[in-house]
Amino acid sequence: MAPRPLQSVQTGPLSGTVRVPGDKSISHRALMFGALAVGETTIHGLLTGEDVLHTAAAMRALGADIVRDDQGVWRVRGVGVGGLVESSRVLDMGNSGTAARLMMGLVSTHPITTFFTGDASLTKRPMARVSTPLEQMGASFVCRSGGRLPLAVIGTENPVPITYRLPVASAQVKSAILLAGLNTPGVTTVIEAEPTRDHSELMLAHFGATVTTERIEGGALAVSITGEPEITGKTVNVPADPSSAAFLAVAALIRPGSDVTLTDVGMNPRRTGLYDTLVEMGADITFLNRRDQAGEPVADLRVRSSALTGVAVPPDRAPSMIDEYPILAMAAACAEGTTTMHGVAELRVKESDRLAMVADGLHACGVRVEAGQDSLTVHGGGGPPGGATVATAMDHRIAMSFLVLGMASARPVAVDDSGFIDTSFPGFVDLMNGLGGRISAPEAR
Ligand SMILES: O=C(O)C1=C[C@@H](OP(=O)(O)O)[C@@H](O)[C@H](O)C1
Ligand SMILES: C=C(OP(=O)(O)O)C(=O)O
Repeated sequence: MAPRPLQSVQTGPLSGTVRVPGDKSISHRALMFGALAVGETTIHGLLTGEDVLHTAAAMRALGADIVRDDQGVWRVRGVGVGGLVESSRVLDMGNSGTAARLMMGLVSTHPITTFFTGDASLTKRPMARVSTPLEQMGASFVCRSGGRLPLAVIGTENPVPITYRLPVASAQVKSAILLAGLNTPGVTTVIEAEPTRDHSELMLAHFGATVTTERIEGGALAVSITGEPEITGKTVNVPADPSSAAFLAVAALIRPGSDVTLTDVGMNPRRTGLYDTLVEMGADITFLNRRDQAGEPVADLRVRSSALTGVAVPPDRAPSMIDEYPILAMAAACAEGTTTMHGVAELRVKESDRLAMVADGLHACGVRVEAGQDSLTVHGGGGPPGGATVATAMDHRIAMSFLVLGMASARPVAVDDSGFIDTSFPGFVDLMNGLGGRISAPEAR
């Protein structure tokens, strides 16, 4: 597809009340678990971003019946745990690491062979972190060099449960193993030194599986699933995605006079590290109407423009805000003083090398920045000069982050391609412009 450049120019105050689209992590899982349940699952507020649509297509190819009704409600008729059928097609997971890795887990303990591929970004990302534990459970893999896509998963008929200690903090790897454990007799356990997002655990329990989390020696968590349960179709209400809300929240903070309310935002504590960090920086965010929605906490966030000050973000916060470092870096560029982020090496293996892309883009916009192997330092003060076209490398979060920076920069900030925003946040530009943003095609000005 042809690249879609966009540019963002400095705006006045932002104001209004909006609901950003549904949570991406929860949407993937609702489709996958619905596809494995007996009976009908009804999903309200599913994210219709391209990443999630790839999961829907793949689950259909493996036997589930998935439709979207006229009201936008998704209905899934599942095959039952163990009931996936072999696909005659290669499953294309597009740009989505979550879709690829969780599905690799699912099919690995079914006696079927499944071929996976993805786009030019996904085929660069490491998959051995998933295939290594799944091999221990009995599956085999034929991968491209470096354990990358395209790859084939030869599922096992006789899976064995494992206890596996995660070498990297990753909810995708944890979930892939738990999903493999779903069709494995006995108890499969994942040990994580740092707590990562627990949407799989919460939703599997909601569907009727037995999932336990126990604190063990050294403070690590042991997450266990008892295999071969019968899970039954349920209703899932998907909260608004805190990772998408982050772009609007930071935009409101950095534009003087802004007052924006974001409704229904998921507030699972394993996802809210960015909001904790912004509050430490001096952000005026009020968490209103805190409530529970189908096992997930949600709140409405009122965000008012604030003078921000740089902070040191501790490394143990990284799993709870792993996708939010690019937008935090933009907030840091608009803050007074220096913000340091440590323990962020995982950013190098996302849709792009996010440490490099953020550092290069900020540098091009006249902001002082240093990227280390595992760290990022942004020097704020004086407001970002802007005036650059930033490369986005097929990465939705890099594109959205720099469009937000442009809203507060002295000169416009352009991005070379905004097309990948649709993977996670369809409607981003219209929502932002509806609040008072000025994002448009460069030639339109
Ligand atoms: O489990 C998930 O839904 C996700 C986990 C994270 O990836 P890692 O597990 O690779 O950290 C995150 O970056 C991704 O956007 C979604
Ligand atoms: C890293 C991300 O997603 P995924 O790993 O699913 O591609 C993201 O959305 O920022």
